[in-house]
Amino acid sequence: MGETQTKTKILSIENLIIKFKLRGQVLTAIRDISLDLYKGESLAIVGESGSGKSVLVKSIMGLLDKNGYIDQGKIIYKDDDLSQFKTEKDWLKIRGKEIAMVTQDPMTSLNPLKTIGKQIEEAVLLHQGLTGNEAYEKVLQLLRDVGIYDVEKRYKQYPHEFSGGMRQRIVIAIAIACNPKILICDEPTTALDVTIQAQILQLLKNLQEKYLLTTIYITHDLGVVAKVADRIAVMYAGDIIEVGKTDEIFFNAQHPYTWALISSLPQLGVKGEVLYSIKGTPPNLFKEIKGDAFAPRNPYALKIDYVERPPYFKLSETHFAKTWLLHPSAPKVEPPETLKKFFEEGRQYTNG
Ligand SMILES: Nc1ncnc2c1ncn2[C@@H]1O[C@H](COP(=O)(O)OP(=O)(O)OP(=O)(O)O)[C@@H](O)[C@H]1O
Repeated sequence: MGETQTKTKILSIENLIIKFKLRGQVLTAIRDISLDLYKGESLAIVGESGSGKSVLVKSIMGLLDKNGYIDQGKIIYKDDDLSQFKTEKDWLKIRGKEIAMVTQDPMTSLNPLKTIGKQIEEAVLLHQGLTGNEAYEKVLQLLRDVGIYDVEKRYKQYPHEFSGGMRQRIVIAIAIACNPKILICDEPTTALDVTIQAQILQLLKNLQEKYLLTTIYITHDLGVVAKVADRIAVMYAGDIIEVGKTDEIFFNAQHPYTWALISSLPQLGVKGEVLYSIKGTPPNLFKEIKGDAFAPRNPYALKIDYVERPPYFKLSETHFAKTWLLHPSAPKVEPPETLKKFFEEGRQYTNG
């Protein structure tokens, strides 16, 4: 669990609201999110299915579905506000070159009819203006960088000749081919078995250093990000309800929803038993949400939770949580006992 290396902002999301039109109705998928990304860091965005992780990162790359739109807010990258981009031509300046993405299923991003060498080369040619032999050499270098051996032979092979883990390495090679500044990894290891998962995460970590990348991981699995993230943003119903350094989230979480996420980690449960689970379902995003979106599922909900949306309460320079439980006049609420023990042990470990 590393430290955030530098504090230079590379991307700033300001009060972003994203909506979708669907059969005459409007769904609000991102509900006023602000988030800064710092150069060189690795940020994980965690939350259950439907919380808005994919929509958020798609908006950064201009890949929102046709029925989706930015209703309000800004996405500042360098001198541009990406939320104002209207055409594909605008996005081609950014997509791939500045911000690249690795998705969960490499088979959908690879063309089954082309050799992997050609596919990586296309990315190199598109963005780097290298000539024939230089481009070929660059592809071989990229293959080596992502841990593929026997590169001249592998260059000529087709996607189906590779295992799932190897295909994911190729997709990563394509993503870094244009030297992007930001790499978004959308559930990069979900489709892989545990050993391969660990290898791919380690590879991404190594590449981050070698290529000076800033990375965003999106995942529903808090366990995966513990090993790779400097910071974690927890999403619930289109909002970031808690954000902090990895240690702050793991060992000093303040939002009951984050408690539930941590409780479901396999290393915490007693043989599959969930320590603290939350009943109910997330809110209907077609309806206007009053107060705290988590209130109906929160066993510690206060009256105000049903009336007013909580602001961020500051816990440290890097740790913020949106829950009224942190208001000075709220009753003191402790996390469930086993979780408290886990926090205490974790804090000792991180301090020592
Ligand atoms: N094209 C669309 N039209 C209507 N609603 C959409 C569209 N795309 C996403 N949504 C809605 O936006 C919300 C956020 O979806 P999103 O895919 O970002 O969730 P997620 O956290 O990435 O979930 P998952 O882990 O399942 O991918 C969901 O309620 C989803 O149904």
